[in-house]
Amino acid sequence: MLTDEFGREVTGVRVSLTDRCNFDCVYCHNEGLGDTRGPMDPQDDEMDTEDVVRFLEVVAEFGVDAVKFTGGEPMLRQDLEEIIARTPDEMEVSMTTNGTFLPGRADDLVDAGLERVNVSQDALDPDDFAAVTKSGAYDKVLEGVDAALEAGLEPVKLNMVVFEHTAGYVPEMVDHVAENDGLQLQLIEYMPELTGKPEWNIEIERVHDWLAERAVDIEHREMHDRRRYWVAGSDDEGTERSREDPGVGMVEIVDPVENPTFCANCHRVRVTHEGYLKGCLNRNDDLRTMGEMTNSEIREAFRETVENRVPYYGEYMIKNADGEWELNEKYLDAPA
Ligand SMILES: Nc1nc2c(ncn2[C@@H]2O[C@H](COP(=O)(O)OP(=O)(O)OP(=O)(O)O)[C@@H](O)[C@H]2O)c(=O)[nH]1
Ligand SMILES: C[S@@+](CC[C@H](N)C(=O)[O-])C[C@H]1O[C@@H](n2cnc3c(N)ncnc32)[C@H](O)[C@@H]1O
Ligand code: SF4
Ligand code: SF4
Repeated sequence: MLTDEFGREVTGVRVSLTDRCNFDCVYCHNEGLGDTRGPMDPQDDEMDTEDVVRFLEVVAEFGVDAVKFTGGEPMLRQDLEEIIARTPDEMEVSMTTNGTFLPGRADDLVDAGLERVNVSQDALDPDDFAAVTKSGAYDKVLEGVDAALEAGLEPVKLNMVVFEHTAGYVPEMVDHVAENDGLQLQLIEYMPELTGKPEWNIEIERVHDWLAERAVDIEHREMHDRRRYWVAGSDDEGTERSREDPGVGMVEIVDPVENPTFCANCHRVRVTHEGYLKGCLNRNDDLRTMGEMTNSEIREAFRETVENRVPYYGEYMIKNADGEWELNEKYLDAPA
């Protein structure tokens, strides 16, 4: 296992398979790469099947035991089933998707070895959904969630970005996962770093407080020190419940913004669709090429990426005397 200078072991990789997408979500950070708009056909700049598989085989040598496929929309890749089937057996395989292509493909993905799926769903009303995603595919997303459940991918995590447009929908989404077996909710704090629009931020602590008040159980996850709440639906509020009871749903909060604890517990290296390693989601100045992607080039680049990884909040960005975050000057001229 490789460990960075800050004692963070790298146990997982997040592989962006494409930056193409059939949605145009107003908040999209595209895993740190900017715009997803553009042609939907396969692009030459994407890592091919062999590159992705070779990369996974090499990092498995370093003890990496989990891969998350993401994008853009990873299901636009027609070789996704093959990539998953050829992923080293010792790796847990998960995917984050907008869900629209799961109907008709979920079974094949599971047969290939997919173990978990997160489906992005920001609202429970087609018009609200369309306003955020710029897509009318709401019904397809619901069908996608059902297809994933039927294919045995339970629990399916629904990803919801909490920001100005969606904050009001949180209570109904919490009820939705409490009332429907097999679903969990992941509330993701809106990250303004890569999208601009800081005015869309909401105070995520208020969501924590609201959930803590209603929760029948609370847990801290090792990964990123994330908090998980088990919450009863509003119809059952006030009745004695435990986390295993029907009518109780799990809600996890992902709150990376200005959160040094989150970064101190970050164990994942990212790979862009073009095959660049990336030590931190929030940075684009630390991209590292893997050259022609031979085994030795991948090995070397992966080692260097881990050696140079830096927690974003609390180290790369530090607070100045006025309490504002600013770039730590020791990284001003640092090599990537
Ligand atoms: N800044 C930052 N944001 C993250 C990180 N991990 C997840 N996020 C945010 O959470 C979003 C959803 O994460 P997912 O791709 O669904 O996966 P996950 O929740 O991290 O992982 P699992 O719980 O293993 O499914 C990401 O696209 C980011 O917006 C991280 O390491 N750093
Ligand atoms: C970039 S998308 C890629 C995978 C897939 N297209 C999807 O939407 O699930 C991965 C996740 O990032 C989340 N996300 C995108 N932009 C974000 C932002 N600015 N802040 C927080 N989360 C964001 C999305 O909601 C989604 O759950
Ligand atoms: S579906 Fe995912 S990749 Fe596509 S625009 Fe929305 S968040 Fe971005
Ligand atoms: S260092 Fe922090 S901001 Fe960067 S990827 Fe890890 S958790 Fe996210």
